[in-house]
Amino acid sequence: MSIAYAIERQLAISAVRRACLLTSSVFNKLVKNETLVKGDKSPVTVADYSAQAVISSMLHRAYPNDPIVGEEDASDLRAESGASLRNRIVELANEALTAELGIGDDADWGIGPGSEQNADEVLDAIDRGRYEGGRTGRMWTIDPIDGTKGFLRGEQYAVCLALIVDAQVQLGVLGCPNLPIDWLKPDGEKGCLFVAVRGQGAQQIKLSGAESTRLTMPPYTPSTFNFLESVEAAHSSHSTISGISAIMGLTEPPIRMDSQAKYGCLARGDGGAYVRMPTGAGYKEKIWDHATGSLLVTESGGIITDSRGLPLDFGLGRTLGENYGIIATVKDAHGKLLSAVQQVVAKEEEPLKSRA
Ligand SMILES: Nc1ncnc2c1ncn2[C@@H]1O[C@H](COP(=O)(O)OS(=O)(=O)O)[C@@H](OP(=O)(O)O)[C@H]1O
Ligand SMILES: [Mg+2]
Ligand SMILES: [Mg+2]
Ligand SMILES: [Mg+2]
Repeated sequence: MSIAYAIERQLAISAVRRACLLTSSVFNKLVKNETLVKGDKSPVTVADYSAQAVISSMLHRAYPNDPIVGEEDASDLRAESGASLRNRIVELANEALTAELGIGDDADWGIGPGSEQNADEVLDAIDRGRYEGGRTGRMWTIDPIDGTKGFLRGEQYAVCLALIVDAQVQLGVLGCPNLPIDWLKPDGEKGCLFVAVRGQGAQQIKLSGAESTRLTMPPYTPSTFNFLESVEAAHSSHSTISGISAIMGLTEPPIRMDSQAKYGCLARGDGGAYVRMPTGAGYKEKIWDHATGSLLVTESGGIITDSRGLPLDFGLGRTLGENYGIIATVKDAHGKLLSAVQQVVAKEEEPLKSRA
């Protein structure tokens, strides 16, 4: 009997690994004019674009009919003003696609020496990420660099890829080049891949090779329980998390970290919970920011819901729609955490209600 999604899993690991090598090497060479500011004021670098091109090209060669929901699109690069960025992105994507890695599971996906693409092919690969998403069928979602601000600071970021089938995440791979393999050895080897397949568990694999460990969240222990939270206070409310911590009687300070690396750290027990609470009305979470992480949570013994206790809905398009906030933790802590979150939210809403 064949194992479900075995080929997709191998392909996803291979694509994320190549994209990670690209992003790590770009970081060391990144120059100021290689970053753009998008319409929503967020940064995007040559590494984001070229990593999306690499992953999208590899997916397309293996599964030409699978649609892709990717964070980036190539419109700014097609303009005449984008020429120098475009050339750099084509060069970087080709370097990553043609590199010989020599790692066991990097099978032949039609890439390697001689598989260069021209500029149009690279831009088209980026633009294949424009799919609108939806409730039925297979689709991949790519966040080529999650935590671009963390990447630019030389801190945590993640290359994220997930396969969604009929609105359920079936496979997820997260590459975290700057994350220590062992949280307790911050100066030790860095570079982790986190991999989950629905019903098959979650693993951490070294970015440098094949060595893998199975991930299981530790049980809820109030004396050591801590939160993983965003670095950017504009992305997730820090004060809400300190309120939740007080209600639960916790004493450990939160760990602040950019990107879905938080989900990897949750799955392996470096932190007890990942809570993300909106800071302003109107922002809708994107599916590529949570698809891989949500499967890592459930496959390592956790539960993930929004702040009302509802499951995350990956079938509504490019965003999570009306899902409000993210609450992810080990099974035996989820009920307590959700109740604390709801108490804090009710308290935060009191002054607004009395003013109305
Ligand atoms: N206003 C607002 N609210 C919530 N989330 C937002 C907001 N603006 C952006 N984003 C998304 O945050 C993604 C980075 O999330 P992080 O958890 O890494 O945040 S943080 O940078 O650690 O603070 C970031 O992902 P990347 O763009 O891939 O870096 C965005 O998709
Ligand atoms: Mg971005
Ligand atoms: Mg992101
Ligand atoms: Mg991104």
